[in-house]
Amino acid sequence: MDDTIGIAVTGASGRMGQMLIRTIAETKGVHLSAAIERKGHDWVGQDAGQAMGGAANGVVVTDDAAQAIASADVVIDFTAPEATLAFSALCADAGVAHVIGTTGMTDAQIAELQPASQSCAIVRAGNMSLGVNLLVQLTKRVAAALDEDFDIEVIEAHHHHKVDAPSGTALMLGEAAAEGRGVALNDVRDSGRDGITGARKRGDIGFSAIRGGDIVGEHDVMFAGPGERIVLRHMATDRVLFARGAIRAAKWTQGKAPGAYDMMDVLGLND
Ligand SMILES: NC(=O)c1ccc[n+]([C@@H]2O[C@H](COP(=O)([O-])OP(=O)(O)OC[C@H]3O[C@@H](n4cnc5c(N)ncnc54)[C@H](O)[C@@H]3O)[C@@H](O)[C@H]2O)c1
Ligand SMILES: O=C(O)C1=N[C@H](C(=O)O)CCC1
Repeated sequence: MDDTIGIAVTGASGRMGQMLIRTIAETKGVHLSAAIERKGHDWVGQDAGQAMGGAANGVVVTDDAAQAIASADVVIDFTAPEATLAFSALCADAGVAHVIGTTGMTDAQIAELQPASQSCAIVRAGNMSLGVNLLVQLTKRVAAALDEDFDIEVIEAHHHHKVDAPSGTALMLGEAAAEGRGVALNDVRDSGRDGITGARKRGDIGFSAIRGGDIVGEHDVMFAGPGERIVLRHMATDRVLFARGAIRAAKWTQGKAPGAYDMMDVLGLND
């Protein structure tokens, strides 16, 4: 009987799912209680360790998410928006904490998570790394210190498989910049420029997305002013940092009251 924290990983075969399974095995105080994949996936029924090309780890990949979640202490979920909403309902029913790394959720989908946060602790963040969460705070401070003579641009780069843009991290940085300026991001957001766009509007926050190769995740926040530019940068070189952050969040949820939390809460970075 393992009395460490039991973590169920959704999207077990995904880039983050596999990284989480490996990192959980190396982390004290936690164990993999379930590896979940969608119905029809060829990993279902196989040992998760062997499906990943390594040694057996004794956890058979399941498509019975309800049962796997009900017997876990916490769920770590890096999948896709519709899947995350379905897992959220199951976590709420079971009263099991839900750590969400999935990005690309619309405002309406994020609002749909709210009822579940009455029944379980939810930690959701577009980026689980300490470095990015520090960068979010720096961005807010710099934006608050500069006026609209400085144009703010968020530039991000990711691998060619990524399906959403701007990245969840870019949106966190854009939100922080808008908050620093005292405006709503939705009022000043400028993404996807193409063609005769007209001159840049003063006060807008621009987003540009590069997709290519195996780039893990890179983010610049540029403050371009008259005669000078400030650039704040984060470069992720290994997905393990997202997995470590998510496992730290999973541990943090134990004993927490139901509610909606983020990595600032987990890392104790709220000002
Ligand atoms: N917050 C962070 O720190 C962070 C870091 C890395 C990735 N991400 C996000 O995590 C998500 C996954 O990234 P990835 O690179 O691992 O993607 P991936 O495509 O490699 O894996 C996605 C997994 O989700 C599963 N899945 C997809 N749709 C599903 C559905 N409808 N039902 C059940 N399972 C479903 C797939 O089978 C797969 O196993 C993305 O949204 C990505 O942006 C967040
Ligand atoms: O690989 C991805 O996909 C990543 N997604 C997150 C985002 O959208 O910001 C974090 C970085 C990696």
